[in-house]
Amino acid sequence: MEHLVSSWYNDRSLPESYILPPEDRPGMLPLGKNIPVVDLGAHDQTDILQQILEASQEFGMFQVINHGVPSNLIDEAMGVFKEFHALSAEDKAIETSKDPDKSCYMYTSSHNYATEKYHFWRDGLFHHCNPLEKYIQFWPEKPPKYREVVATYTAELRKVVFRILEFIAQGLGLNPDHFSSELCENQVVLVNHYPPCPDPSLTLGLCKHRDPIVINILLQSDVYGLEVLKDEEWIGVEPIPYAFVVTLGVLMQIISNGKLKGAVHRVVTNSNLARTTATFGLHPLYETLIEPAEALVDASNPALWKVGVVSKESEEESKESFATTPSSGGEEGRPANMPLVKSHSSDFLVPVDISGVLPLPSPSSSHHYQKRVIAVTPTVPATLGSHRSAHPIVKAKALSDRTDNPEQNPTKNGQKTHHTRPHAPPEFFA
Ligand SMILES: O=C(O)CCC(=O)C(=O)O
Ligand SMILES: [Fe+2]
Repeated sequence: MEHLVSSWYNDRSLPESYILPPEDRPGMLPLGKNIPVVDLGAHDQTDILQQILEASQEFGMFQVINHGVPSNLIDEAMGVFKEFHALSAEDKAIETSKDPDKSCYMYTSSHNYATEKYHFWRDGLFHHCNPLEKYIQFWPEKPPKYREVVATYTAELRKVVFRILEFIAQGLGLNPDHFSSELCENQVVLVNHYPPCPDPSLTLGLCKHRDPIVINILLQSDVYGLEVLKDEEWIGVEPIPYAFVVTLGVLMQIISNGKLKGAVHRVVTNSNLARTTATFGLHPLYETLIEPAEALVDASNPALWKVGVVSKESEEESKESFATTPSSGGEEGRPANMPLVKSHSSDFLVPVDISGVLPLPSPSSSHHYQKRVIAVTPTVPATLGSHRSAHPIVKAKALSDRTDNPEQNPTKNGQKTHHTRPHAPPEFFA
C-alpha cells in the first residue's frame, strides 16, 4: 500500500506532487446555486418520480431526505468509518488484507499512485458487500463494530437505492424492477477520507470524473467538499444533515440511452477539517454486457452506445496498463496518451471512440475511474457533453461465443437479461 495521506500530512506543506496545473485547480463557485433535494417521505409519489427524473436529466445528481434510514444508524456508520480511518497505517493494512482476492483493500489518491502525474488528497477503503455472507469475513474487524454496523447500514441503503431505481425505471418507461437484475448486483462500499489540507486552492481530493457504475449513494459528512458540473459551471453540494447524495454513473447514462446524465463531479479539500464520506455503489456483475434498454431504442432513438464491462481479471490488469500506457506505446496509431485497456481473453485490438461516455480521465494523471468499462462504441456520434475524450485501444473478445441459450442467459421476471448480444459484431465485447 502506498503511503496514505493520513499517515504523513501533519505539519507539512503541500508536496509538489499534489500541486495541480492552474487550469485544474478548484476556483471560485457561483453563489446561491445548489442541486435538487427530493423528499422521499412526501405523499405524492408522482411528484417524487417527477423530481427524481428532472434532477437525473439536468444534474445526474440530487440529494434525498426522509429516506427512511434511521439517523442513529447513519451516525453509527459515520462513526465506524471515521474510526477506521483514524487507525494506524499498520492496523489499516492488516484489516484490509484478509482476502487474497482483494475484495477489500485500501489505496491513496487513485489506483495508479505509482505512475500518476499528480496525486489527490484522499485515502480510500474499498470493499464488496453483495452477497454479504461472501464478503463480510474480509471486512475490517477494527473498529470492533465495523462489520455489524456496516452490514445493517448497507442493508438499509439497498432499500433506498432500489426504491430510487424503481422511480427512475418508471420515469424512463421501463419495468419498475428493471434494475433489480445483474445490472446492480455488484455492490461496493468506498469510504473516502480527506485529511485537512495545507493548501486547498492548489489541489483536489478527487479529480473531475464520472462514476463508472450505475448509481451511487453518498453519505457526506457535515464538511463541504463535493461539487458537480452543470452547464460548464461547478456547483457546490451543500451538506444536509442525514441526507444522501444520489449520483448517477456513466452506466446509467448508457442504459437510459442518454436520457439521464452521469454526473461529472469532483471533491475539493478543506484546510482545517478532515472530511470522511462513504459511497454505496451499484454496478453490473463482471462481464455483464450492458447497452441502452431495449424499450428506449427505436428507429428515431437509435442506441447511442454499445458497452462492455471488464472481468475481474482484466480490471486487475487494467490498473497496470493504464499506468504504463502513456510512456510504453507500441500499438500502431495509438497516441502517446491513449489509455490501453486489456481484456484477459482477447485476440485482437480494436480502437474505439469513447468520447462522450466514459468517466472523465483525470485532467493530468490517472485514468482510475475508467477501470471498469473496457469498451464503448458509439453507434451514432456521441452528443453528450464537451469534455476531454479518451480513445482507448481495447484488446477485445469477440462475442461470437455468446448465444441466446436461455440457460446461459437466464431471464428474470420474464425480462431479458442484459448480457447477450448474440449477433453483435466483434467490436462489441465484454
Ligand atoms: O467524497 C465525496 O464527496 C465524493 C466521492 C466520489 O465522488 C467517489 O468516491 O467517486
Ligand atoms: Fe465519484
